[in-house]
Order: sequence, then C-alpha cells, then structure tokens
Amino acid sequence: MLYLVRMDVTPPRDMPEEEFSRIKAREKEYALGLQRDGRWRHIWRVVGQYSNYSIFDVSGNDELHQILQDLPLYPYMTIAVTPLAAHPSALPGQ
Ligand SMILES: O=C(O)C[C@H]1C=CC(=O)O1
Repeated sequence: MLYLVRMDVTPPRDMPEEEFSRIKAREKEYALGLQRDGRWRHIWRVVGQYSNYSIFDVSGNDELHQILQDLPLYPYMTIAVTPLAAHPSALPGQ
C-alpha cells in the first residue's frame, strides 16, 4: 500500500545542538535504509520549512505505524498520513 506522509519537525528548544545532531545522523541512517529496501520511495523537502513529504510503500497501516514510531526524530515530529489508492485516469504503471 502507498501512503503520502507529511512530517513536520519541531526541534527541542532545550536540547544541546550536538545531541540533536546525533539524533539527526541516526535519522538519516534509518531513512537511507528504508529507501534502499524500497519502503521509503520518495522524500521531498517542503520549501522554507523543516518538513518533508514522503511516499511509503509498505504492507499496511501497522507496518507504517511501526516505521514512523521508530524514527529517531519521532518525539519531535507532527505526522499526517494519507493512504493512496489507484486513480482510474493514471497511465498503467504510474
Ligand atoms: O529532515 C526531515 O524532514 C526529518 C527526517 C526525515 C528523514 C530524515 O532524514 O529526517
């Protein structure tokens, strides 16, 4: 199943920059792993915001929920999930 996910990150005000940098480095490794195995299909920065739009291709709600909950930045995120279905006007394979 495909999901459009928006993640808005609010960095903690009281966390030392070095500690937050370490969390971001773990987040990047985690995100790269999921991109390499095909489950995190796209990630795009929202211009001017500490936010992204991503497309996930996973088995369903439970897998996506686990993936999102395991994001190192999860405690500092607001997440919106939109499940996607095939559009009848889409070219085959799109
Ligand atoms: O920067 C972000 O948008 C938040 C998060 C999502 C992937 C990643 O590496 O960081």
